[in-house]
Amino acid sequence: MKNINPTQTNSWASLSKQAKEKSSLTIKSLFSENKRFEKYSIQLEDILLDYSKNRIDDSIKASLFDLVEEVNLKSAIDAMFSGEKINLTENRAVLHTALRNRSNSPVYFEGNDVMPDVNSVLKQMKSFADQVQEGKWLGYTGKPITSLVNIGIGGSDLGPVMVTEALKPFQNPNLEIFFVSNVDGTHMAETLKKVDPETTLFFIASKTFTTQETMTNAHTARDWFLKAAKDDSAVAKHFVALSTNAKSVEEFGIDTKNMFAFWDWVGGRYSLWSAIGLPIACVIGFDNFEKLLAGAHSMDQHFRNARFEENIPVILALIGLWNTNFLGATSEAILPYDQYLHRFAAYFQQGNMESNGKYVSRSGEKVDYPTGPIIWGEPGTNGQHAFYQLIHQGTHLIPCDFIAPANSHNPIGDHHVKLLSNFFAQTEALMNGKSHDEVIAEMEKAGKSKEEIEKIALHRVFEGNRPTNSILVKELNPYTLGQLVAMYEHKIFVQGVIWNILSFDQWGVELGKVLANAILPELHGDENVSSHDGSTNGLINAFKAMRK
Ligand SMILES: O=P(O)(O)OC[C@H]1O[C@@](O)(CO)[C@@H](O)[C@@H]1O
Repeated sequence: MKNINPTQTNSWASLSKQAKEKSSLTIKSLFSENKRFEKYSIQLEDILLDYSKNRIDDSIKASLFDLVEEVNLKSAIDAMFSGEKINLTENRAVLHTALRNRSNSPVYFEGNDVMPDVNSVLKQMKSFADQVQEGKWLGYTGKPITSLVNIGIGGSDLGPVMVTEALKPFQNPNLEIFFVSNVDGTHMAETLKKVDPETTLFFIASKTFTTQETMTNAHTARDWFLKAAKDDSAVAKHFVALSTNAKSVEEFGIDTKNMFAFWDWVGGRYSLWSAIGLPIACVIGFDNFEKLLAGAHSMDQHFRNARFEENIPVILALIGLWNTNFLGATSEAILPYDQYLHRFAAYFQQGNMESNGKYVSRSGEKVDYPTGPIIWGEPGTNGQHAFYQLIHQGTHLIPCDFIAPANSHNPIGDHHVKLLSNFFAQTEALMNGKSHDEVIAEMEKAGKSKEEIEKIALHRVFEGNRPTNSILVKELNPYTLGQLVAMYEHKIFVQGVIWNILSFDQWGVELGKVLANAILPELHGDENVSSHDGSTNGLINAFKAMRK
Protein backbone atom coordinates (compact mmCIF):
# COMPACT_ATOMS: atom_id res chain seq x y z
CA MET A 1 0.00 0.00 0.00
CA LYS A 2 1.35 3.38 -0.99
CA ASN A 3 2.12 6.01 1.64
CA ILE A 4 0.27 9.06 0.33
CA ASN A 5 -0.54 12.17 2.33
CA PRO A 6 -4.09 12.90 1.07
CA THR A 7 -3.65 16.64 1.47
CA GLN A 8 -0.91 16.53 -1.16
CA THR A 9 -3.26 15.21 -3.84
CA ASN A 10 -4.85 17.30 -6.58
CA SER A 11 -8.30 16.12 -5.64
CA TRP A 12 -7.86 17.23 -2.03
CA ALA A 13 -6.85 20.67 -3.33
CA SER A 14 -9.92 20.73 -5.54
CA LEU A 15 -12.16 19.65 -2.65
CA SER A 16 -10.70 22.35 -0.41
CA LYS A 17 -11.32 24.93 -3.12
CA GLN A 18 -14.89 23.73 -3.67
CA ALA A 19 -15.59 23.67 0.06
CA LYS A 20 -14.66 27.38 0.20
CA GLU A 21 -16.41 28.39 -3.02
CA LYS A 22 -19.57 26.42 -2.23
CA SER A 23 -19.84 27.21 1.47
CA SER A 24 -23.35 28.51 0.88
CA LEU A 25 -24.40 25.44 -1.08
CA THR A 26 -27.66 24.08 0.35
CA ILE A 27 -28.88 20.53 0.05
CA LYS A 28 -32.36 21.84 -0.67
CA SER A 29 -31.15 23.78 -3.71
CA LEU A 30 -29.54 20.66 -5.14
CA PHE A 31 -32.97 19.09 -5.50
CA SER A 32 -33.87 21.68 -8.13
CA GLU A 33 -31.98 19.30 -10.40
CA ASN A 34 -34.41 16.54 -11.19
CA LYS A 35 -33.49 12.92 -10.70
CA ARG A 36 -31.16 13.84 -7.84
CA PHE A 37 -32.59 11.01 -5.75
CA GLU A 38 -32.03 8.57 -8.62
CA LYS A 39 -28.45 9.82 -9.14
CA TYR A 40 -27.58 9.90 -5.43
CA SER A 41 -29.01 6.61 -4.27
CA ILE A 42 -27.94 3.03 -4.83
CA GLN A 43 -29.56 -0.34 -4.16
CA LEU A 44 -27.81 -3.60 -3.39
CA GLU A 45 -30.23 -6.52 -3.09
CA ASP A 46 -32.60 -5.55 -0.23
CA ILE A 47 -30.66 -2.50 0.92
CA LEU A 48 -31.25 1.00 -0.43
CA LEU A 49 -28.76 3.78 0.36
CA ASP A 50 -30.05 7.31 -0.25
CA TYR A 51 -27.17 9.75 0.04
CA SER A 52 -28.91 12.60 -1.82
CA LYS A 53 -29.44 14.64 1.35
CA ASN A 54 -25.78 15.64 1.53
CA ARG A 55 -24.04 18.89 0.67
CA ILE A 56 -22.48 17.28 -2.37
CA ASP A 57 -22.96 18.23 -6.01
CA ASP A 58 -21.66 16.43 -9.09
CA SER A 59 -18.29 18.21 -9.15
CA ILE A 60 -17.62 17.56 -5.47
CA LYS A 61 -18.64 13.95 -6.02
CA ALA A 62 -16.27 13.70 -8.99
CA SER A 63 -13.37 15.06 -6.94
CA LEU A 64 -14.11 12.61 -4.14
CA PHE A 65 -13.88 9.74 -6.59
CA ASP A 66 -10.69 11.22 -8.01
CA LEU A 67 -9.30 11.12 -4.49
CA VAL A 68 -9.72 7.37 -4.11
CA GLU A 69 -7.92 6.93 -7.41
CA GLU A 70 -5.07 9.17 -6.31
CA VAL A 71 -4.62 7.31 -3.04
CA ASN A 72 -4.72 4.04 -4.95
CA LEU A 73 -7.63 2.55 -3.03
CA LYS A 74 -7.85 -0.40 -5.38
CA SER A 75 -4.37 -1.63 -4.48
CA ALA A 76 -5.17 -1.17 -0.78
CA ILE A 77 -8.29 -3.30 -1.14
CA ASP A 78 -6.35 -5.97 -3.00
CA ALA A 79 -3.63 -5.90 -0.33
CA MET A 80 -6.14 -6.56 2.42
CA PHE A 81 -8.03 -9.36 0.68
CA SER A 82 -4.81 -11.03 -0.45
CA GLY A 83 -3.43 -11.43 3.05
CA GLU A 84 -0.71 -8.82 2.94
CA LYS A 85 0.45 -7.78 6.41
CA ILE A 86 -1.20 -4.37 6.22
CA ASN A 87 -1.39 -4.17 10.01
CA LEU A 88 2.17 -2.90 9.94
CA THR A 89 2.87 -2.23 13.61
CA GLU A 90 1.69 -5.68 14.67
CA ASN A 91 3.03 -7.30 11.51
CA ARG A 92 -0.27 -9.01 10.85
CA ALA A 93 -2.60 -9.55 7.95
CA VAL A 94 -6.24 -8.39 8.12
CA LEU A 95 -8.37 -11.27 6.92
CA HIS A 96 -11.68 -11.19 8.78
CA THR A 97 -13.20 -11.36 5.29
CA ALA A 98 -11.84 -14.92 4.97
CA LEU A 99 -14.04 -15.97 7.91
CA ARG A 100 -17.12 -15.28 5.79
CA ASN A 101 -15.71 -16.30 2.41
CA ARG A 102 -18.68 -18.42 1.43
CA SER A 103 -17.24 -18.93 -2.06
CA ASN A 104 -14.53 -20.99 -0.35
CA SER A 105 -12.07 -19.78 -2.97
CA PRO A 106 -8.54 -19.96 -1.56
CA VAL A 107 -7.35 -17.12 0.66
CA TYR A 108 -3.60 -17.17 1.10
CA PHE A 109 -1.73 -16.07 4.18
CA GLU A 110 2.03 -16.60 4.17
CA GLY A 111 1.60 -18.92 1.19
CA ASN A 112 -1.01 -21.14 2.82
CA ASP A 113 -4.72 -21.25 2.04
CA VAL A 114 -6.49 -20.42 5.32
CA MET A 115 -9.88 -21.73 4.22
CA PRO A 116 -9.37 -25.33 5.42
CA ASP A 117 -8.71 -24.03 8.95
CA VAL A 118 -11.60 -21.57 8.75
CA ASN A 119 -13.95 -24.34 7.63
CA SER A 120 -12.67 -26.71 10.28
CA VAL A 121 -13.54 -24.23 13.06
CA LEU A 122 -16.92 -23.53 11.44
CA LYS A 123 -17.58 -27.27 11.45
CA GLN A 124 -16.62 -27.47 15.13
CA MET A 125 -18.87 -24.47 15.85
CA LYS A 126 -21.78 -26.05 13.98
CA SER A 127 -21.47 -29.31 15.86
CA PHE A 128 -21.42 -27.50 19.20
CA ALA A 129 -24.17 -25.02 18.33
CA ASP A 130 -26.42 -27.82 17.09
CA GLN A 131 -26.02 -29.67 20.38
CA VAL A 132 -26.85 -26.56 22.39
CA GLN A 133 -29.80 -25.72 20.12
CA GLU A 134 -31.18 -29.27 20.40
CA GLY A 135 -30.70 -29.48 24.16
CA LYS A 136 -28.12 -32.20 23.73
CA TRP A 137 -25.27 -30.38 25.48
CA LEU A 138 -25.90 -31.50 29.05
CA GLY A 139 -24.60 -30.04 32.29
CA TYR A 140 -22.94 -31.91 35.16
CA THR A 141 -26.32 -33.02 36.55
CA GLY A 142 -27.52 -34.18 33.15
CA LYS A 143 -29.80 -31.23 32.47
CA PRO A 144 -29.74 -29.44 29.07
CA ILE A 145 -28.04 -26.08 28.95
CA THR A 146 -30.58 -23.23 28.90
CA SER A 147 -28.51 -20.19 29.90
CA LEU A 148 -25.53 -18.95 27.95
CA VAL A 149 -23.15 -16.43 29.52
CA ASN A 150 -20.55 -14.77 27.30
CA ILE A 151 -17.63 -13.37 29.27
CA GLY A 152 -15.60 -10.97 27.13
CA ILE A 153 -15.07 -7.28 26.47
CA GLY A 154 -14.55 -4.99 23.48
CA GLY A 155 -14.59 -6.99 20.27
CA SER A 156 -15.17 -10.15 22.32
CA ASP A 157 -18.43 -8.73 23.61
CA LEU A 158 -19.82 -5.90 21.48
CA GLY A 159 -20.30 -7.97 18.33
CA PRO A 160 -22.12 -10.91 19.95
CA VAL A 161 -24.23 -8.46 22.00
CA MET A 162 -25.18 -6.38 18.97
CA VAL A 163 -25.95 -9.36 16.75
CA THR A 164 -27.94 -11.38 19.28
CA GLU A 165 -29.98 -8.30 20.13
CA ALA A 166 -30.50 -7.42 16.47
CA LEU A 167 -31.55 -10.98 15.68
CA LYS A 168 -33.68 -11.59 18.76
CA PRO A 169 -36.58 -12.75 16.55
CA PHE A 170 -34.31 -15.59 15.40
CA GLN A 171 -33.27 -16.71 18.87
CA ASN A 172 -34.16 -20.18 20.17
CA PRO A 173 -36.91 -19.55 22.77
CA ASN A 174 -35.51 -22.30 25.01
CA LEU A 175 -32.23 -20.45 25.44
CA GLU A 176 -31.34 -17.21 27.19
CA ILE A 177 -28.09 -15.34 26.59
CA PHE A 178 -26.32 -12.99 28.96
CA PHE A 179 -23.18 -10.91 28.56
CA VAL A 180 -20.67 -9.99 31.23
CA SER A 181 -17.94 -7.59 30.16
CA ASN A 182 -17.19 -5.00 32.85
CA VAL A 183 -14.74 -5.86 35.62
CA ASP A 184 -17.21 -4.04 37.93
CA GLY A 185 -18.40 -6.91 40.12
CA THR A 186 -21.95 -5.71 39.62
CA HIS A 187 -21.96 -6.97 36.05
CA MET A 188 -21.14 -10.53 37.10
CA ALA A 189 -23.16 -10.45 40.33
CA GLU A 190 -26.35 -9.28 38.62
CA THR A 191 -25.95 -11.95 35.93
CA LEU A 192 -25.26 -14.84 38.29
CA LYS A 193 -28.50 -14.01 40.10
CA LYS A 194 -30.33 -14.98 36.93
CA VAL A 195 -28.71 -18.32 36.11
CA ASP A 196 -28.43 -21.83 37.56
CA PRO A 197 -25.00 -23.54 37.63
CA GLU A 198 -26.57 -26.82 36.51
CA THR A 199 -27.89 -25.35 33.25
CA THR A 200 -25.42 -22.57 32.47
CA LEU A 201 -22.71 -22.56 29.83
CA PHE A 202 -19.93 -19.96 30.01
CA PHE A 203 -18.09 -18.73 26.91
CA ILE A 204 -14.73 -17.24 27.88
CA ALA A 205 -14.21 -14.99 24.88
CA SER A 206 -10.81 -13.42 24.58
CA LYS A 207 -8.50 -13.27 21.61
CA THR A 208 -5.44 -12.90 23.86
CA PHE A 209 -6.88 -14.70 26.91
CA THR A 210 -5.02 -12.13 29.03
CA THR A 211 -7.49 -9.24 29.25
CA GLN A 212 -7.83 -8.26 32.92
CA GLU A 213 -11.60 -7.80 32.91
CA THR A 214 -12.31 -11.04 31.12
CA MET A 215 -9.92 -13.20 33.13
CA THR A 216 -11.18 -11.73 36.40
CA ASN A 217 -14.76 -12.43 35.41
CA ALA A 218 -13.85 -15.90 34.15
CA HIS A 219 -12.24 -16.88 37.45
CA THR A 220 -15.20 -15.50 39.39
CA ALA A 221 -17.62 -17.47 37.24
CA ARG A 222 -15.59 -20.63 37.66
CA ASP A 223 -15.41 -20.18 41.45
CA TRP A 224 -19.18 -19.61 41.55
CA PHE A 225 -19.76 -22.69 39.43
CA LEU A 226 -17.43 -24.97 41.43
CA LYS A 227 -19.11 -23.92 44.69
CA ALA A 228 -22.15 -25.72 43.33
CA ALA A 229 -20.57 -28.46 41.23
CA LYS A 230 -17.75 -29.19 43.71
CA ASP A 231 -15.92 -31.18 41.03
CA ASP A 232 -13.31 -29.75 38.65
CA SER A 233 -14.24 -32.30 36.02
CA ALA A 234 -17.62 -30.55 35.70
CA VAL A 235 -15.89 -27.45 34.27
CA ALA A 236 -15.54 -29.13 30.87
CA LYS A 237 -19.33 -29.31 30.54
CA HIS A 238 -19.89 -25.65 31.40
CA PHE A 239 -16.94 -23.67 30.08
CA VAL A 240 -15.70 -23.19 26.54
CA ALA A 241 -12.98 -20.85 25.33
CA LEU A 242 -12.97 -18.65 22.25
CA SER A 243 -9.38 -17.60 21.73
CA THR A 244 -6.15 -17.63 19.77
CA ASN A 245 -4.15 -18.53 22.88
CA ALA A 246 -4.36 -22.30 23.52
CA LYS A 247 -1.62 -22.21 26.19
CA SER A 248 -3.49 -19.73 28.40
CA VAL A 249 -6.78 -21.54 27.79
CA GLU A 250 -5.26 -24.76 29.09
CA GLU A 251 -3.70 -22.94 32.07
CA PHE A 252 -7.15 -21.62 32.96
CA GLY A 253 -8.40 -25.20 33.09
CA ILE A 254 -10.46 -25.45 29.93
CA ASP A 255 -9.83 -28.52 27.85
CA THR A 256 -8.55 -27.43 24.45
CA LYS A 257 -11.17 -29.70 22.84
CA ASN A 258 -13.60 -27.10 24.22
CA MET A 259 -11.59 -24.33 22.64
CA PHE A 260 -12.73 -22.65 19.42
CA ALA A 261 -9.75 -21.06 17.81
CA PHE A 262 -9.16 -18.07 15.63
CA TRP A 263 -6.09 -16.36 14.36
CA ASP A 264 -3.97 -13.26 14.73
CA TRP A 265 -5.15 -12.02 11.35
CA VAL A 266 -8.58 -11.47 12.91
CA GLY A 267 -8.74 -8.14 14.72
CA GLY A 268 -10.80 -8.11 17.93
CA ARG A 269 -13.24 -5.53 16.59
CA TYR A 270 -13.65 -7.57 13.42
CA SER A 271 -14.04 -10.95 15.16
CA LEU A 272 -17.78 -11.64 15.41
CA TRP A 273 -17.46 -13.72 12.23
CA SER A 274 -14.93 -15.98 13.97
CA ALA A 275 -15.19 -18.32 16.96
CA ILE A 276 -16.12 -15.19 18.93
CA GLY A 277 -19.44 -15.60 17.15
CA LEU A 278 -20.07 -19.01 18.74
CA PRO A 279 -22.61 -17.65 21.29
CA ILE A 280 -24.42 -16.06 18.36
CA ALA A 281 -24.54 -19.38 16.51
CA CYS A 282 -25.71 -21.18 19.65
CA VAL A 283 -28.62 -18.86 20.28
CA ILE A 284 -29.83 -18.12 16.72
CA GLY A 285 -28.77 -21.48 15.26
CA PHE A 286 -25.85 -22.22 12.99
CA ASP A 287 -27.96 -21.91 9.82
CA ASN A 288 -28.75 -18.32 10.71
CA PHE A 289 -25.12 -17.69 11.60
CA GLU A 290 -24.20 -18.90 8.11
CA LYS A 291 -26.72 -16.42 6.64
CA LEU A 292 -25.01 -13.67 8.63
CA LEU A 293 -21.71 -14.74 7.06
CA ALA A 294 -23.33 -14.89 3.64
CA GLY A 295 -24.65 -11.35 3.93
CA ALA A 296 -21.23 -10.05 4.87
CA HIS A 297 -19.70 -12.00 2.00
CA SER A 298 -22.18 -10.45 -0.41
CA MET A 299 -21.06 -6.99 0.74
CA ASP A 300 -17.40 -8.08 0.46
CA GLN A 301 -17.99 -9.06 -3.17
CA HIS A 302 -19.78 -5.81 -3.84
CA PHE A 303 -16.93 -3.86 -2.23
CA ARG A 304 -14.27 -5.71 -4.22
CA ASN A 305 -15.98 -5.65 -7.59
CA ALA A 306 -18.33 -2.68 -7.90
CA ARG A 307 -17.05 0.46 -9.61
CA PHE A 308 -16.22 3.00 -6.91
CA GLU A 309 -19.01 5.27 -8.22
CA GLU A 310 -21.47 2.45 -7.47
CA ASN A 311 -19.78 1.10 -4.38
CA ILE A 312 -21.76 1.57 -1.18
CA PRO A 313 -18.88 1.42 1.36
CA VAL A 314 -16.77 3.73 -0.82
CA ILE A 315 -19.63 6.21 -1.17
CA LEU A 316 -20.27 6.23 2.58
CA ALA A 317 -16.56 6.67 3.24
CA LEU A 318 -16.28 9.62 0.87
CA ILE A 319 -19.37 11.35 2.24
CA GLY A 320 -17.97 10.93 5.74
CA LEU A 321 -14.63 12.32 4.59
CA TRP A 322 -16.32 15.34 2.97
CA ASN A 323 -18.27 16.04 6.17
CA THR A 324 -15.25 15.55 8.45
CA ASN A 325 -12.39 17.08 6.49
CA PHE A 326 -14.16 19.77 4.48
CA LEU A 327 -17.33 20.68 6.41
CA GLY A 328 -15.80 20.40 9.86
CA ALA A 329 -17.94 17.69 11.41
CA THR A 330 -16.27 15.95 14.34
CA SER A 331 -18.84 13.26 15.03
CA GLU A 332 -21.28 11.03 13.21
CA ALA A 333 -24.57 9.73 14.60
CA ILE A 334 -25.88 6.29 13.74
CA LEU A 335 -29.64 6.37 14.30
CA PRO A 336 -31.33 3.01 13.74
CA TYR A 337 -35.11 3.20 13.60
CA ASP A 338 -35.32 -0.36 14.86
CA GLN A 339 -35.28 -1.22 18.55
CA TYR A 340 -33.50 -4.50 17.83
CA LEU A 341 -30.52 -2.42 16.61
CA HIS A 342 -30.18 -0.61 19.93
CA ARG A 343 -26.55 -1.73 20.28
CA PHE A 344 -25.59 -1.05 16.67
CA ALA A 345 -24.07 2.38 17.26
CA ALA A 346 -22.17 1.10 20.31
CA TYR A 347 -20.68 -1.67 18.17
CA PHE A 348 -19.33 0.81 15.69
CA GLN A 349 -17.97 3.03 18.42
CA GLN A 350 -15.27 0.40 18.75
CA GLY A 351 -15.25 -0.54 15.08
CA ASN A 352 -14.75 3.04 13.92
CA MET A 353 -12.99 4.84 16.75
CA GLU A 354 -10.57 2.03 17.65
CA SER A 355 -9.69 1.74 13.95
CA ASN A 356 -9.43 5.38 12.90
CA GLY A 357 -8.91 7.24 16.16
CA LYS A 358 -5.29 7.77 15.20
CA TYR A 359 -3.05 10.88 14.91
CA VAL A 360 0.09 9.32 13.47
CA SER A 361 0.17 8.52 9.75
CA ARG A 362 1.50 5.37 8.08
CA SER A 363 4.76 7.24 7.56
CA GLY A 364 5.08 7.93 11.32
CA GLU A 365 4.33 11.65 11.08
CA LYS A 366 1.68 13.48 13.06
CA VAL A 367 -1.26 14.14 10.73
CA ASP A 368 -2.33 17.74 10.16
CA TYR A 369 -5.94 16.93 9.28
CA PRO A 370 -8.84 15.34 11.17
CA THR A 371 -9.10 11.56 11.15
CA GLY A 372 -11.71 9.26 12.70
CA PRO A 373 -14.94 10.93 13.90
CA ILE A 374 -16.68 10.35 17.21
CA ILE A 375 -19.39 7.75 16.68
CA TRP A 376 -22.56 7.82 18.76
CA GLY A 377 -26.27 7.19 18.49
CA GLU A 378 -29.40 5.67 19.87
CA PRO A 379 -32.47 4.12 18.24
CA GLY A 380 -35.18 6.32 16.82
CA THR A 381 -37.64 7.52 17.84
CA ASN A 382 -36.07 7.75 21.33
CA GLY A 383 -33.22 9.98 20.16
CA GLN A 384 -35.80 12.52 19.02
CA HIS A 385 -36.75 13.04 22.63
CA ALA A 386 -33.19 13.24 23.88
CA PHE A 387 -30.63 14.87 21.56
CA TYR A 388 -32.27 15.79 18.26
CA GLN A 389 -32.61 19.35 19.60
CA LEU A 390 -28.86 19.71 19.19
CA ILE A 391 -28.81 17.99 15.82
CA HIS A 392 -31.50 20.36 14.50
CA GLN A 393 -30.58 23.64 16.23
CA GLY A 394 -27.18 23.16 17.82
CA THR A 395 -23.89 24.74 16.76
CA HIS A 396 -22.32 21.43 15.73
CA LEU A 397 -22.65 19.83 12.33
CA ILE A 398 -23.74 16.25 13.04
CA PRO A 399 -23.99 14.06 9.96
CA CYS A 400 -26.45 11.26 10.66
CA ASP A 401 -27.01 7.80 9.24
CA PHE A 402 -30.68 6.86 9.51
CA ILE A 403 -31.31 3.13 9.21
CA ALA A 404 -34.72 1.43 9.12
CA PRO A 405 -36.36 -1.82 8.04
CA ALA A 406 -39.37 -1.51 5.75
CA ASN A 407 -40.95 -4.50 7.50
CA SER A 408 -41.14 -5.07 11.24
CA HIS A 409 -40.93 -8.42 13.01
CA ASN A 410 -43.65 -7.07 15.29
CA PRO A 411 -46.34 -5.58 13.01
CA ILE A 412 -48.68 -4.55 15.81
CA GLY A 413 -51.26 -1.88 15.01
CA ASP A 414 -49.86 1.17 13.20
CA HIS A 415 -46.61 1.25 15.16
CA HIS A 416 -44.34 0.61 12.21
CA VAL A 417 -45.80 3.26 9.90
CA LYS A 418 -45.54 5.74 12.77
CA LEU A 419 -41.92 4.77 13.29
CA LEU A 420 -41.16 5.13 9.59
CA SER A 421 -43.05 8.41 9.30
CA ASN A 422 -40.62 9.77 11.87
CA PHE A 423 -37.69 8.22 10.00
CA PHE A 424 -38.67 10.00 6.79
CA ALA A 425 -39.66 13.25 8.50
CA GLN A 426 -36.42 13.73 10.38
CA THR A 427 -34.13 13.69 7.35
CA GLU A 428 -36.59 15.96 5.51
CA ALA A 429 -36.61 18.40 8.44
CA LEU A 430 -32.83 18.31 8.81
CA MET A 431 -32.49 19.14 5.13
CA ASN A 432 -35.24 21.77 4.67
CA GLY A 433 -35.41 23.31 8.12
CA LYS A 434 -37.97 26.05 8.65
CA SER A 435 -37.30 29.70 7.65
CA HIS A 436 -38.05 32.76 9.75
CA ASP A 437 -40.81 33.73 7.33
CA GLU A 438 -42.37 30.29 7.61
CA VAL A 439 -42.28 30.51 11.41
CA ILE A 440 -43.89 33.94 11.41
CA ALA A 441 -46.60 32.85 9.00
CA GLU A 442 -47.27 29.77 11.11
CA MET A 443 -47.48 31.80 14.33
CA GLU A 444 -49.72 34.45 12.73
CA LYS A 445 -52.00 31.71 11.46
CA ALA A 446 -52.14 30.37 15.01
CA GLY A 447 -53.22 33.83 16.16
CA LYS A 448 -50.06 34.64 18.10
CA SER A 449 -49.56 38.29 19.04
CA LYS A 450 -46.91 40.46 17.37
CA GLU A 451 -45.06 40.62 20.70
CA GLU A 452 -45.07 36.87 21.08
CA ILE A 453 -43.90 36.41 17.51
CA GLU A 454 -41.07 38.87 18.03
CA LYS A 455 -40.13 37.20 21.29
CA ILE A 456 -39.85 33.60 20.16
CA ALA A 457 -39.94 33.32 16.38
CA LEU A 458 -36.16 33.26 15.99
CA HIS A 459 -35.93 30.43 18.48
CA ARG A 460 -38.23 28.41 16.30
CA VAL A 461 -36.24 28.79 13.09
CA PHE A 462 -34.49 25.66 11.76
CA GLU A 463 -31.51 26.45 9.53
CA GLY A 464 -31.71 23.00 7.97
CA ASN A 465 -28.97 21.99 5.52
CA ARG A 466 -27.89 19.25 7.91
CA PRO A 467 -26.59 16.22 6.01
CA THR A 468 -27.99 12.72 6.40
CA ASN A 469 -27.78 9.32 4.78
CA SER A 470 -30.86 7.09 4.74
CA ILE A 471 -30.46 3.33 4.65
CA LEU A 472 -33.66 1.39 4.06
CA VAL A 473 -33.56 -2.39 4.47
CA LYS A 474 -36.44 -4.64 3.40
CA GLU A 475 -36.18 -6.64 6.63
CA LEU A 476 -33.60 -6.98 9.40
CA ASN A 477 -32.47 -10.58 9.23
CA PRO A 478 -29.16 -12.45 9.52
CA TYR A 479 -28.29 -11.85 5.87
CA THR A 480 -29.08 -8.14 5.77
CA LEU A 481 -27.43 -7.59 9.15
CA GLY A 482 -24.29 -9.22 7.80
CA GLN A 483 -24.44 -6.86 4.84
CA LEU A 484 -24.87 -3.79 7.04
CA VAL A 485 -21.98 -4.68 9.34
CA ALA A 486 -19.60 -5.45 6.48
CA MET A 487 -20.72 -2.22 4.77
CA TYR A 488 -19.57 -0.14 7.73
CA GLU A 489 -16.39 -2.21 8.19
CA HIS A 490 -15.36 -1.41 4.62
CA LYS A 491 -16.36 2.25 4.97
CA ILE A 492 -13.95 2.45 7.91
CA PHE A 493 -11.24 0.70 5.90
CA VAL A 494 -11.59 3.11 2.98
CA GLN A 495 -11.38 6.14 5.26
CA GLY A 496 -8.26 4.74 6.93
CA VAL A 497 -6.64 4.35 3.53
CA ILE A 498 -7.48 7.92 2.54
CA TRP A 499 -6.34 9.33 5.88
CA ASN A 500 -3.14 7.32 5.42
CA ILE A 501 -3.38 5.87 8.94
CA LEU A 502 -3.12 2.34 10.29
CA SER A 503 -6.65 1.16 11.05
CA PHE A 504 -5.94 -2.25 12.50
CA ASP A 505 -3.80 -1.77 15.58
CA GLN A 506 -4.91 -0.17 18.86
CA TRP A 507 -1.90 1.06 20.78
CA GLY A 508 -4.07 3.75 22.37
CA VAL A 509 -5.70 1.22 24.68
CA GLU A 510 -2.41 0.09 26.23
CA LEU A 511 -1.25 2.99 28.44
CA GLY A 512 -4.31 2.96 30.70
CA LYS A 513 -4.00 -0.76 31.22
CA VAL A 514 -0.34 -0.50 32.22
CA LEU A 515 -1.00 2.36 34.67
CA ALA A 516 -3.97 0.49 36.17
CA ASN A 517 -1.78 -2.53 36.83
CA ALA A 518 0.71 -0.25 38.62
CA ILE A 519 -2.00 1.40 40.74
CA LEU A 520 -3.87 -1.79 41.63
CA PRO A 521 -1.47 -2.95 44.39
CA GLU A 522 -1.44 0.58 45.87
CA LEU A 523 -5.19 0.32 46.56
CA HIS A 524 -4.63 -2.39 49.14
CA GLY A 525 -3.59 -1.55 52.70
CA ASP A 526 -4.07 1.67 54.67
CA GLU A 527 -0.93 3.67 53.92
CA ASN A 528 -1.28 6.78 51.82
CA VAL A 529 0.29 6.84 48.37
CA SER A 530 2.51 9.64 47.07
CA SER A 531 4.00 8.14 43.93
CA HIS A 532 1.74 10.00 41.51
CA ASP A 533 0.71 13.56 40.70
CA GLY A 534 -1.25 15.47 43.35
CA SER A 535 -4.62 14.63 41.82
CA THR A 536 -4.05 10.91 41.43
CA ASN A 537 -2.51 10.67 44.91
CA GLY A 538 -5.41 12.69 46.33
CA LEU A 539 -8.02 10.54 44.67
CA ILE A 540 -6.41 7.25 45.67
CA ASN A 541 -6.00 8.36 49.26
CA ALA A 542 -9.57 9.67 49.43
CA PHE A 543 -10.77 6.33 48.01
CA LYS A 544 -8.84 4.47 50.72
CA ALA A 545 -10.17 6.78 53.44
CA MET A 546 -13.75 6.24 52.24
CA ARG A 547 -13.29 2.52 52.50
CA LYS A 548 -12.38 2.50 56.17
O1 LIG B 1 -10.42 -10.34 23.01
P1 LIG B 1 -9.40 -9.79 23.96
O2 LIG B 1 -7.99 -10.18 23.62
O3 LIG B 1 -9.78 -10.10 25.38
O4 LIG B 1 -9.41 -8.19 23.79
C1 LIG B 1 -10.60 -7.52 24.13
C2 LIG B 1 -10.54 -6.11 23.61
O5 LIG B 1 -9.47 -5.38 24.19
C3 LIG B 1 -9.03 -4.37 23.27
O6 LIG B 1 -9.21 -3.14 23.86
C4 LIG B 1 -7.56 -4.59 22.92
O7 LIG B 1 -6.85 -4.65 24.13
C5 LIG B 1 -9.89 -4.52 22.02
O8 LIG B 1 -9.22 -4.23 20.85
C6 LIG B 1 -10.31 -5.97 22.11
O9 LIG B 1 -11.44 -6.23 21.33
